[in-house]
Amino acid sequence: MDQQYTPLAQPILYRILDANLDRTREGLRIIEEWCRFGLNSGELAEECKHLRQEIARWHTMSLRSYRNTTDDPGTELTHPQEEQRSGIEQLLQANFCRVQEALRVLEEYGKLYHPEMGRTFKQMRYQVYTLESRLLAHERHKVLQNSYLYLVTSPGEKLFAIVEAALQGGLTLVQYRDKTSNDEIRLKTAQKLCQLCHRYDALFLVNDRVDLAVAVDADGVHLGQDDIPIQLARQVLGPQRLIGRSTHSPEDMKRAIQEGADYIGVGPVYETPTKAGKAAAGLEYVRHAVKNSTLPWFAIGGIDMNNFDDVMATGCERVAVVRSIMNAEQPTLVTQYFLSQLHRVRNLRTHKVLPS
Ligand SMILES: Cc1ncc(COP(=O)(O)OP(=O)(O)O)c(N)n1
Ligand SMILES: Cc1ncsc1CCOP(=O)(O)O
Ligand SMILES: [Mg+2]
Repeated sequence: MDQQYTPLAQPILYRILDANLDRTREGLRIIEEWCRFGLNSGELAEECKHLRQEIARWHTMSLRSYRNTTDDPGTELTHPQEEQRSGIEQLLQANFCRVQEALRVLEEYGKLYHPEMGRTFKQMRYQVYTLESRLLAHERHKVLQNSYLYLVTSPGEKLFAIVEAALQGGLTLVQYRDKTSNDEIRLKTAQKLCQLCHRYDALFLVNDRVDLAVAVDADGVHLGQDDIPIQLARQVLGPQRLIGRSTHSPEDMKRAIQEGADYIGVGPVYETPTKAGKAAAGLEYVRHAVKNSTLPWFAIGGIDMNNFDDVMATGCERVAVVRSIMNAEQPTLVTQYFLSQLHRVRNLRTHKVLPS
């Protein structure tokens, strides 16, 4: 590729290009490692590798020869945020940001170097945006797949403390449900809960409200049978966010699957004061879900430690609760108890000690 370039003696330009070619490759490598080892996604890892190889083609010896690390004041500059990351999400976000910025630099300065360079890096920047979306979606689905306990919150003074205690117990899926507060409070609460959940690498979804979910950059929304159609929510939320749908009957389930829900709620299993006046769908419907749901699903409604075994005896493997955790004196312990029981039953089924 070297011989096609105008041999401009422009050390400054060359150093800018060299530094940003390095930056993009390093950032992509960090993302690639997560795709490969964290997500087990050969496809996404391959895409990162392909991008790195394309960048390497431009990173010629003549550009590298202009590197002057000892005189580069930039090597000393580190933002405090770079020294501390709160979780994998933040680490990936920071590196995507770094890659996208560096690609933009390569696009603009590249135009002064070779006409093809500007075009190539512009295209690559869009490819990286798409990669980021796909990776985020993949990540969310993976956490969802591995979540067996779902906490649906209820308002209260101790809301944040309880949610944090449950997260400390290993909870990975939280839904903000608040039927009474005004929107100002809902927005502030959702923002705070979202940050809290993400600090623990847990998913955060909003009940009913697609607008709030977008406003706080939540991982998704939970919609009831009377809420907006999934297709419409999908248009607003995009393909990378999760959409859950409540179902109360085999027909609801069939429709939710056809409409593209990512998971479903199955219930109410028992009548519950949390949803007073709503008739129970019962264990029969849970058994139907065991046999027929092609999506991850959560039994919900009146589930507590006393009836947990009856629910699990149907073959169910995921549950969602409100009061069992929100009203618990020790939410961490209750969360750990549910999670360990859910894990134990899955293990027994895998080893055929219990029927699956
Ligand atoms: C996981 C889960 N399943 C079901 C519901 C109930 O949703 P919906 O029927 O819309 O009722 P409200 O929660 O809005 O009162 C849920 N929230 N989560
Ligand atoms: C939101 C919802 N949807 C069906 S039942 C239910 C409430 C479950 O609450 P609890 O776990 O306290 O019975
Ligand atoms: Mg609802």
